[in-house]
Amino acid sequence: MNKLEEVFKNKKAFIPFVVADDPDFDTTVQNILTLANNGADIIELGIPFSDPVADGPVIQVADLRAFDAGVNTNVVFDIVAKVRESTDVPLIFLTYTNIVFKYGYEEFCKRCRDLNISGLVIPDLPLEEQGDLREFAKQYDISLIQLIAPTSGDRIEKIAKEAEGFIYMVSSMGVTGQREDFSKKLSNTIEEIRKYTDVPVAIGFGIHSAEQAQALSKIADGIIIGSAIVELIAEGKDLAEYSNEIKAAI
Ligand SMILES: O=P(O)(O)OC[C@@H](O)[C@@H](O)c1c[nH]c2ccccc12
Repeated sequence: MNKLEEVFKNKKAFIPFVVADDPDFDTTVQNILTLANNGADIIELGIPFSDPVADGPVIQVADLRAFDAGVNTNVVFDIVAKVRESTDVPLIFLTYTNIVFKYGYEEFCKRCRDLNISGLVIPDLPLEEQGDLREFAKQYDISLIQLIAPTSGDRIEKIAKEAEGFIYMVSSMGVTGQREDFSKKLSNTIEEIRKYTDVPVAIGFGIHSAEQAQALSKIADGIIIGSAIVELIAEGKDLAEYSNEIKAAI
């Protein structure tokens, strides 16, 4: 079984997101270790991009802080190398096509393999355009995480059948950031996905409270939280308490 899929065996996965190099190198390393030691099952690390079209204000500002700190893709790999001195927590990257393309698809996948990065989420690279990258992802054993949105409609079957690692169910339209309510139709979409694949489904976009995490964990295999964590980081707060609270709720 794929190593990311294994994480979901017999448990609901908590998947926190942080932006690499926000606000600096050492804090990012420390934050990842804190999350890993306090309930995170997979950590999603964002490689900042200048045009993060799927991101709301909280993550956009975090990207700017990282740019101020001098982030680039090699710095992010250095952060991961440092993290790997202390933990094997499953890690995935969230970034945009241009970052990976510029680095070189093969070189990027090779470095991911060497640092035990298990998967990539690339919101601006739809399934139909993943061909070239897919070849190298396969060669270096990296899962391309597919996103399914409320508008995926007819494409759900095709996406689900190609999925590996887990499926990222985008809870709602728009950009990342906290929301108060979630559509009742989400569970129908997840049921439809399950007709076509056994790959786990994790929900992200908008989740911040333990109550929301608990409710959504009943219809999915994992919960992804980004902006709420990035906000705690912006306020200089410790992540341990929040992370444990979410993990206990799901
Ligand atoms: O921030 P939120 O609303 O908790 O959403 C998760 C999210 O941050 C993370 O998975 C993410 C960050 N940037 C993205 C871009 C597209 C899809 C997902 C993401």
